Amino acid sequence: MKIAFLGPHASFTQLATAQLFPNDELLPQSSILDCFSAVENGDVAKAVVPLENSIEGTVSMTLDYLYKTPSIKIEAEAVMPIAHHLMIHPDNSIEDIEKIYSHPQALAQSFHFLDTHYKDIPKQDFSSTAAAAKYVSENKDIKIAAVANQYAANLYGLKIINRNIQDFEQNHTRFIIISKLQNKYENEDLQTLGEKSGMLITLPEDHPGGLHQVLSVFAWRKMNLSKIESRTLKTGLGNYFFFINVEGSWNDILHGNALKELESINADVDFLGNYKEFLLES
Ligand SMILES: O=C(O)C(=O)C[C@]1(C(=O)O)C=C[C@@H](O)C=C1
Repeated sequence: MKIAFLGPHASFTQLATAQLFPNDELLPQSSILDCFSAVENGDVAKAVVPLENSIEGTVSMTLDYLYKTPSIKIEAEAVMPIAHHLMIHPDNSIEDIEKIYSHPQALAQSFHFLDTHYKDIPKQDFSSTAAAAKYVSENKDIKIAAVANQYAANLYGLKIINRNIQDFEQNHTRFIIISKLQNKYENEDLQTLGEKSGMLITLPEDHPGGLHQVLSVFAWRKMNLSKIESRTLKTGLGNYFFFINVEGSWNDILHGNALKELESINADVDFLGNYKEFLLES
């Protein structure tokens, strides 16, 4: 089976994908959009993309494409510990650094470290941590550093000058497996953390208590929400959709008529799946 992931090789997403799909063909993509397109066009069966980080929050691009591509659903979530290192070309030295490159999530997760130790050095966004590391390895004449992981340092032959630069010891990223198959991914070799249902909810118009009505559908049924995120619909200020995770299975929701009640308040519900959350190694 072909599985797309946000690449290139040695991105955090690849480390997650390799644990989820040890026996499949992994195809690196250069953006989250390309991962969604590969699934949408049927070029691959599934893709793995980041959804959320414990320091920096939601990866908004992933939420936006989940919203824009209703045929794509979630098969599983997987949580992985994240450690960032600052690395340079082995022929350069620490004093030479003129720019630091990385994925915006990685730069944000290490913001205080970089601001304290490399305050005047400009930081520049890259499509992934591994793409930044690869670029550093291919351009020894420009004095640049990358924030990336240990595997990227090994693969691209870079020298680590600062280790574990993330601003909080607890740093985890949650990845999702996306596909059009409406499957539930299973893996007995990985530790399961729980089961949840995911949905995108849009309210018909902005009115007082609209979100309260949605939340009360779950509250009075004693269904626990593990995540709620609002994201702009891009149709004007103040217009949002909501990504909601409810603990438990979709059957609980159907059985308790929660869906019917959501429909009765004219909420538009796009069900993303009923799936398990797995724990990965770093
Ligand atoms: O840049 C990478 O290596 C990625 O896989 C992307 C990504 C993200 O978007 O959150 C994944 C994990 C880390 O949080 C940092 C970056």
